[in-house]
Amino acid sequence: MVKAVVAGASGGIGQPLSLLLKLSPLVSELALYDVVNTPGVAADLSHISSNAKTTGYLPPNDGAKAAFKDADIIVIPAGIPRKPGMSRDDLFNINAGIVKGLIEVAAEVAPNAFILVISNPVNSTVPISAEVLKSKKVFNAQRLFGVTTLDIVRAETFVAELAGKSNPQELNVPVIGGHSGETIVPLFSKVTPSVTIPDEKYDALVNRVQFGGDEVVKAKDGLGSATLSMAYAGYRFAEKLLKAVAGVKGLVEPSYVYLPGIPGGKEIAEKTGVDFFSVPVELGPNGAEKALDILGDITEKEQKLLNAALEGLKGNIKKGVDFVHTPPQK
Ligand SMILES: NC(=O)C1=CN([C@@H]2O[C@H](COP(=O)(O)OP(=O)(O)OC[C@H]3O[C@@H](n4cnc5c(N)ncnc54)[C@H](O)[C@@H]3O)[C@@H](O)[C@H]2O)C=CC1
Ligand SMILES: O=C([O-])CC(=O)C(=O)O
Repeated sequence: MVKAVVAGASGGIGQPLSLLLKLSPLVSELALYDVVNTPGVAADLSHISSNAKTTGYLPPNDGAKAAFKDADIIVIPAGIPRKPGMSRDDLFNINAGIVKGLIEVAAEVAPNAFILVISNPVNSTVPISAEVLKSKKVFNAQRLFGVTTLDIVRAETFVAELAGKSNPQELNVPVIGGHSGETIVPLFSKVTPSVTIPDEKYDALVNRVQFGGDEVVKAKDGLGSATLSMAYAGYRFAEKLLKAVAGVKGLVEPSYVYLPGIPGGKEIAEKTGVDFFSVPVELGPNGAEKALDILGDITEKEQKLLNAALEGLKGNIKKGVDFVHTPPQK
């Protein structure tokens, strides 16, 4: 019996993500929370003849608490998306407060839930989430995930295109670091089965993975950012986690996590100098069972990308942590 919650369920990501979760045999109860439209989205999905009992909640009458109560997994795509010309960090002023509020509710009524944060800027919203959970004394790093799966999905797609592979999903393309521009670090030297990226195509491929989000923002021309590919990516991560929790072994996916709280993570935090970082994570009944160090033997070019990523990440992390500890302006 798994209760899943989507917070931001009426949005561009929220609706298709809720559809995928409604179809999952792993989910028995699906609670949809948003500030608008959830009764309609829930009524619509509830007519699908799959297992999950689907309900919608709005803010009145403590709707968030009712939606989140005793959840096993809470997926958060709530908040505003980018328009052309904006960076993910430009979303901070609005989305930081939204995520903080939702995590406060989760801490109170579902302190053991796995929490998957999609809302941008992920580099900062995950530190915000950790700090809120710490302040409520219910933080378990093994249960908090920043969803960076879309970077992996894009990398698989673009590498397969370049290498002439017909099925991108047969490729494993590790992408580490954070989730914005230069903080995204694809490790093409570690692709399995291995591929050869011609030297003259390397920079453009890295750039496409790092700025794939901008490609979609530009194409949508003011109407938002990636939603359908993100719903797929969010579902892919959630499904892997739920399978691992149910006992399936050997499931690994990169995620942006609090390294010092995860077995194997402390060493990576010491090496990189950052506490929040995306690395391949072995999933299991407790969530993130192990952070895998794949930083050894990376190429010189990858080391340069990593150095640039770490610079950017430090500021993003500090901004998130400070946000939780700075008293609101009067
Ligand atoms: N992690 C990743 O790889 C990706 C993250 N994103 C991020 O996901 C977020 C959502 O994107 P979209 O779905 O396209 O935006 P959207 O605007 O279509 O949907 C967001 C939803 O959040 C709801 N919302 C706002 N405040 C809320 C609150 N306090 N509680 C509950 N719901 C609330 C809105 O009513 C809306 O339905 C954005 O911040 C975007 O940047 C988008 C793509 C990829
Ligand atoms: O680009 C954006 O703002 C949305 C996002 O995170 C992505 O598509 O990777």
